Amino acid sequence: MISLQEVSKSYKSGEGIFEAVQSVSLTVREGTIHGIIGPSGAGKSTLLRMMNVLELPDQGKVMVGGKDLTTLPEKELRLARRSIGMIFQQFHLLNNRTVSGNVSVPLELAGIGKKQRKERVQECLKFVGLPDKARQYPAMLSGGQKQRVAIARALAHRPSLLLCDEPTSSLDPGTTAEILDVLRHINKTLGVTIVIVTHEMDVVKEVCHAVSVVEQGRLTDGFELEVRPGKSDITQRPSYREQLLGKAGMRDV
Ligand SMILES: Nc1ncnc2c1ncn2[C@@H]1O[C@H](COP(=O)(O)OP(=O)(O)OP(=O)(O)O)[C@@H](O)[C@H]1O
Repeated sequence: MISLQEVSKSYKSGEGIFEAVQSVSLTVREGTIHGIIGPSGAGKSTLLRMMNVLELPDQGKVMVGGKDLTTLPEKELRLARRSIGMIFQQFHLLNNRTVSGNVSVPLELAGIGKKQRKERVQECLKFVGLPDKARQYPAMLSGGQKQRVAIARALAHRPSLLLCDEPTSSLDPGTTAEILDVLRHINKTLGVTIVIVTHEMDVVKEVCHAVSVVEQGRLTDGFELEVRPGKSDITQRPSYREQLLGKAGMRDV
C-alpha cells in the first residue's frame, strides 16, 4: 500500500510562494491501477513525484511498503527507490545508448554483473515485446516503441510500484491503447501496483481501478471505478467529477 499523509509542497517564484500541493492524503491499494486526474497545473505530477521522493514534501509522510520515505537515510532511500519504477511522457531515454544499453542503466548503477544484466535486459525487452530491437538506438524507434523501452527499463529492478507521468500523452490513440495493454499486463501478471497521472479520460476509463481528482493543489474527490464504456447512468456529482465521469462513460460503484 502507498499512502501520502497530509503532504504539502510549495515553490518559490518571483511572485512569492506558490502552494502546488496542499495537505493531500491519498491511499493507493496494493495491486491496483490508480489514476490521478485533474486540470493542467493542478499538482498531479508534483504529487506523483512525491511518491518516490523525487520531490521531497515540505510536510507530511510518504508511506511505501510500511516505511516513511521522507525520513529514510539516503542509502536506504536509494534501495527503497529500486522497488519503484517510473516512466514519463517524453520517455527520457539516452539517445547515445542502444535499447539494451538504456534498459541496462539502472542495473549498472546498482552494480549488477554483466552476465546477470544481459539476462535481465533480455527478459525485460521480451516482456514489453521488443526482443528484436536490443541493438537499435532510440532515434530509430517509434514513440510507442520508445515508451516500451522506458517501461522495460523501469521493470529492470522488478519493482512493486510503477509511477507513470502522462505515459501516453505523446502518443496517438492506437499506440496509447498498446501501451495501456502493456501496463495492464504488468499489473495483472506481475502484480505491480501502478499509479498513472493523466489528463486523458480514456486512460482512466480503460485501465484504472480507482481515481483521485486533484484541483488547485488539493484532492477534491476519489472513487472506485467500474468501467462501462458507452453507458451514461452517471450519478449526479459536483461539476468536475460529473464532467470526468460523463466523458469517460463511467459510474460510481
Ligand atoms: N520545480 C518547480 N518550480 C516552480 N514551480 C513548479 C515546479 N514544479 C511545478 N511547479 C508549479 O506547480 C504547479 C503544479 O505543477 P504540476 O506539474 O504538478 O501540475 P500538473 O497537474 O501535473 O500539470 P500538467 O498537467 O500541466 O503537467 C504548477 O503551477 C507548476 O507551474
